[in-house]
This record gives sequence, C-alpha cells and structure tokens, in this order.
Amino acid sequence: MSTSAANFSSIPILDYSLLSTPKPQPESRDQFIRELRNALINVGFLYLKNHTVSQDTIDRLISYIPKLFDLPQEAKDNVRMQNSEHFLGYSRLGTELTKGQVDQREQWDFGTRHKCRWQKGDPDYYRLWGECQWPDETLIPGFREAFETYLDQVEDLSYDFSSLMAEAFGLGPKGLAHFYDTKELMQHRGKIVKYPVVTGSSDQGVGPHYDAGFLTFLLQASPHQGLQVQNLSGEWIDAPPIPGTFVINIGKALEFVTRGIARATSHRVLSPKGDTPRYSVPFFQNISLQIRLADEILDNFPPDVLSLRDKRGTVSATDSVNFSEFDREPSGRVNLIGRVKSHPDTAVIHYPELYKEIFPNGHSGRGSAY
Ligand SMILES: O=C(O)CCC(=O)C(=O)O
Ligand SMILES: [Fe+2]
Repeated sequence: MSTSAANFSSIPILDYSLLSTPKPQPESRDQFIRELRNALINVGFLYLKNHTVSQDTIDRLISYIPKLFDLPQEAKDNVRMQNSEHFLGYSRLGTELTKGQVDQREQWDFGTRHKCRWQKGDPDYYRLWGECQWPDETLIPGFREAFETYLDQVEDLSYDFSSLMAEAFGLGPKGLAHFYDTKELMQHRGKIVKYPVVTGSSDQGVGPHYDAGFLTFLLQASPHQGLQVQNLSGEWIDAPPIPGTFVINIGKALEFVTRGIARATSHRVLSPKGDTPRYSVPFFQNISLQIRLADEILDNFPPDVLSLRDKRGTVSATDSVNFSEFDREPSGRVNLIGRVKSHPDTAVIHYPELYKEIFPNGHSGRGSAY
C-alpha cells in the first residue's frame, strides 16, 4: 500500500470561482472537479474560497457571537438543550467528554427552519428534527434573523457542493441526490461554539472525532489556531483559519456509502492560547432520516476514481471510534444514538428507553461528544 498521497501535510484550498467567473470555462471546471476528487479521496478536508455565502452575512453573524455567549447565564439556561427533544439549545461549558476527557467548550445548537413531523407510531428518530430554541429576542435583537439568513445560504451551498462532489466521484451531478428528502422535509444543524482560554492541564477543546453525515461546513469565526486534522500516519496537521474560506470535511456516512473512497477524517480542536476565546460555527449537512446506508452502497465508480483510491491505500485506524452503526441502522437512528451519547442529560428526559439501552448503569454526568 502506498500512503504517500494520503500522508498530507496541509489541507488543499479550492477556488469556487473556477466554476463561475467571468464565464465558466470547461478547463476551469475540470480543474475544480479534479482538485475536489483528490481532496475527497486523499484528505477528507479542504478549504473553499470565493464561495457563495455573502461576506456581509458572515460578518453580521460574527458580530453577534461574543454577545450570544455574554448573555446572562439565566437567559442561556432558559433555552438549555435539556428542554428539547430535538437536542437543540444551549449547553454549558464542560458537559461533553471525548475519549474520556472533558471538552472545554460552550455551545449553542440550532438548525435550519423545520417543523417536527413526528406523529404517534413513527420511529423515535423522527423527533430528532424540529423547532429551535432561540434566546430572548429583546436581549439580542436581530440575532435570529442573522443566523437564519446565514443557515439558508450555507444550506444552498451545501446542496450545490454535494452535486459537485457526485460529479467528482464520476456519478453525474445527481449521483447523490437520493440521499436527501425534499428541502422542506430536511433539517440541517448549525452550531455556534466558544472555546475559552483554559488554565488547567488539559487543552482539549474537543477531542478526536468524526462527523456523522456527508458534509460539514466550518466557519472559523476568530483568528485562532486550534483545529487539527489527522493524516493516515496519525500526525496532526494544523488547519488554521483562512479569512474568506470555509473548511469543508467529509463525515462517516459518506465514507460508509462510498466504501471508503471518500475519507472521513479524524479531527480535534486544541484550546486557544493567549487571552481571547476561539469561536467557530460548524454546519452539519444531514441526509434523509429514514435512509439505511447499508442498502444504498455506491458501487458504480469509474476506473480513474478507483485507481486513486488504490493509490491511496486503505484507511487505517485512527483515534476516533464514533458512528459505527451505519451498517445496520437508518441514518436517523445512528444520529439519535450519537446525540444520546453526547447529551445523556437531555436523552434521559426525552428518550428514556434508548437511554437505558445505551447506559444500562446510568452515565457519569457528562456525555461523550459524538
Ligand atoms: O470548532 C471547530 O473548529 C471544529 C468543531 C468540530 O469539529 C465539531 O463540532 O464537529
Ligand atoms: Fe467535527
């Protein structure tokens, strides 16, 4: 097995304007698709510059982030995640564990606009998607509108990107479309995260993990280092903030349905050094809740894609272990299990049966992130 291509030492930067300006040229498009194919197979991470989410929308969102965390503790606790069967809301610092260690981050989970469609008799995991809990509008006027506008734009980008990704895999632009329901039936998750400066011995912002779905779009919302990505030989590679870009990465679901052609890459965040917190905004693009990935394995890849995979070699074990249930469960249930593990305090209230299955002896008081 050759691992030279896979032992990346930096994250590729792709230029979305190759697809659009001033007039799309076939060679530029081919270049973009080729670079995308390489990034998907060999790295699992990339930066995207000159994308379609407006800088004004991003700047407006970023201006709200410190205020969101500086709200009075009571205002934050009023909309705590424990209130929500959708696991949407506010989580205090230090409520998650990854690999047995406390993650040093405070966060807000929101989602794209959605009305919960669960009805009696439907599977439990239909309850996973639903209405957000927003902080009191009078305390942070305009925030909700600013974040919803942002989420709408990232959602549009995420579908366009998925279609490009299908092209890069040689499956044609609609090659991944059947993994999503119609837009109204889908909800995608957007988090706003604060990593405080820490004084103790651990610098774990969030420990090594995979993301669950197909695609994550990460906005690094302050100029701090901290995000790191693990290459095939286990080295941690820095992914520093680059203004005007998103960091895009592949999740376990896509790795699973492509039988490892696309890489889900383990990543982590180290707590910031210095005296200001690091902020980030990950957008997790979901796939349909009811799809069972084991029934949908993609196997019609063209030879050039397969040969890139062969050159890369197999993906060896990494420090991350989450989301192993895609081989048998519908995607919604895999996600629900992930949420029960990461937020047991919320799960014990809204999903007591599943909670008992996963934690027959109760839990430590903290959840494992992912
Ligand atoms: O905050 C970051 O930069 C990354 C966060 C992350 O990987 C996650 O929440 O899944
Ligand atoms: Fe992640």
